[in-house]
Amino acid sequence: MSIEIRIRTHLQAEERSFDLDIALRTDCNRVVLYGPSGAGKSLTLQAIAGLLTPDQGLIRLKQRSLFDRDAGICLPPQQRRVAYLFQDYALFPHLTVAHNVAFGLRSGSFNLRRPLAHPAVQKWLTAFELSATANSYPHQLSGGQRQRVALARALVLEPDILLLDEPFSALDHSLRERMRHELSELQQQLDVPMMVITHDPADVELLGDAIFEIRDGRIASSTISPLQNPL
Ligand SMILES: Nc1ncnc2c1ncn2[C@@H]1O[C@H](COP(=O)(O)OP(=O)(O)OP(=O)(O)O)[C@@H](O)[C@H]1O
Repeated sequence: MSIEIRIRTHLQAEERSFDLDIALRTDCNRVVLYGPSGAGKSLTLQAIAGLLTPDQGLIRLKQRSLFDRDAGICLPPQQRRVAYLFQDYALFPHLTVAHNVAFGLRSGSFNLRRPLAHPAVQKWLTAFELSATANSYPHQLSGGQRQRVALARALVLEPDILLLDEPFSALDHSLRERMRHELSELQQQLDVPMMVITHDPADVELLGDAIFEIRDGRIASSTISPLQNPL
C-alpha cells in the first residue's frame, strides 16, 4: 500500500476546540496509530473514510486522490474503496450472518433474499470459517465470530484498505490475544492493507510495520519496522 496524508482541520464544539494537523506517508501494509485518548486517531480514520472533510490538505491511497482540497477532490465514502470497522463491529442485530456479510453488495443485481447465492458471500464465509453460522444472528455468536463477520462484511467489497478502530477493545484478555493473532494471520494471507488504532502495546508490536504515535492532533513519532526498511 502507499498512503499519504497531509490534512489540517479545526473542530469547534461549544467552547471546546480541537486542531488536527496530520502528516504521514508510508508504503507499509500494516500501519498502527496509537496515542492517548482524545489525540485525534479516530478523526484521522474518519478523514480517510470520508466521514470528516478536512479544511485543508490531501489524502492519497495507492496513488489515488481521495481528498485534495486544492484540486477540488473529495470522493464520497462509497467511492473511496475504504472499509471502516467500528469498535463494536456494528453488525445488524436483525440480520443473519450471511445477510450481514451480503449487506454491502445490496446495490448491485444481487438479490438480498438469497445471500448465499452470491459467490463473494460464500467465499468470505468459507475463508473465515463462518459457513456453519450463516443463518445465525449476531447475538448467537462468540466475540471472535462477530469480529470475523465484521471483517467478512468489510472485505466482501474488496476495499483498498481496512481501517480498524480499536478492534479488540470489547474483548476479554484471552480472546483479545487470540483475535490479535487471527487478524495478523488473516492480513498476511489476504495481503490486504490495514490501518489499526490501538492503545495496547501488544497490538502495536504484532500489527505495526509502520507505527505512528499521535498526540494533540499531530504525529509525535513514527517507527518503521527494520524488516520493512532495509536501509
Ligand atoms: N465534531 C467535533 N467537534 C469538536 N471536537 C471534536 C469533534 N469530534 C471530536 N472532537 C475532539 O477531537 C479530539 C480527538 O478525537 P478522536 O476521537 O480522534 O480521539 P482519539 O484519539 O480517537 O481518542 P480515543 O482513543 O479516546 O478514541 C477529542 O478531544 C474530541 O473531543
